[in-house]
Amino acid sequence: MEQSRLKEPIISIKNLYYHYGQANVLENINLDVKKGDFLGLVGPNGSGKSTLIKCILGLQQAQKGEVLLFGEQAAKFRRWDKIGYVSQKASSFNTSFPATVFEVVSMGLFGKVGLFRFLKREHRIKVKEALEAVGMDAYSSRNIGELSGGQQQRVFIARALVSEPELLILDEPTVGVDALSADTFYQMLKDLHRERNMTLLLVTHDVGVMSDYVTNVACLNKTLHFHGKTDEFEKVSKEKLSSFYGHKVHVLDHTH
Ligand SMILES: Nc1ncnc2c1ncn2[C@@H]1O[C@H](COP(=O)(O)OP(=O)(O)OP(=O)(O)O)[C@@H](O)[C@H]1O
Repeated sequence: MEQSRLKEPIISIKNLYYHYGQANVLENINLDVKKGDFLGLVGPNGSGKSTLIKCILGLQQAQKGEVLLFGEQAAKFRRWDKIGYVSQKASSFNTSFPATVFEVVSMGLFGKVGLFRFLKREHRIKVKEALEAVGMDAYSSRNIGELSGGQQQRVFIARALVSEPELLILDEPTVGVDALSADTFYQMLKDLHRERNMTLLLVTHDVGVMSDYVTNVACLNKTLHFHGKTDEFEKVSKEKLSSFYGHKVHVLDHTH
């Protein structure tokens, strides 16, 4: 019994369909994310990535099919401490809010300890460790509004990390971040994945760059056009990729 639970996927999506009114957005999605996977979910604008994430997080109910989180139906799932979620920065947080980096990360512990001024020593240590993990420890007492977009995004990841989730979901975390910073950012995710054996689901437009970092790739455009290991993805021809995207795609090689 325990053995079979260990092998259970962290996310299991079966035969999922979603439509807004008459518009079919997701069709026949079948996808498993296993413990320790670092999955890159890619697709053009409007391909259904955010809708799929909302279905995974139980924020939207698919009309057909099912999503299991840690073996439980997403709609009934309550162990949110097991999941960290970082949405696109702009929509997730008002950065003019007068809070320090330390306080923002402490908010990730709210569910456990109430207001951050009552944090115990052990919780302060957790906040410090989360900030170290994203390379932002030195900015602890700075106001969140004073940081660059990329730095703020790191802080939001620390906020998601502080409760030590087993699964971290990131929805386009590098939007508005320059290419060089995005690269360092992906490297940081790769390190987190390796050092903490964390399961990661990264939604991104960066089809070329992300394949240097992830272990698995899922290409979505209403339905899944590809789902497999990164090395299999790299063998997919550029023509096939371009037809899926509806325009030419430049897949960068490792020398870039
Ligand atoms: N609340 C809504 N009501 C009606 N249609 C919607 C709604 N939200 C999204 N859509 C439509 O569903 C489709 C998929 O949207 P979704 O946001 O899931 O795509 P996406 O892949 O995340 O896009 P992007 O990369 O641009 O963020 C789009 O055609 C969009 O216009």
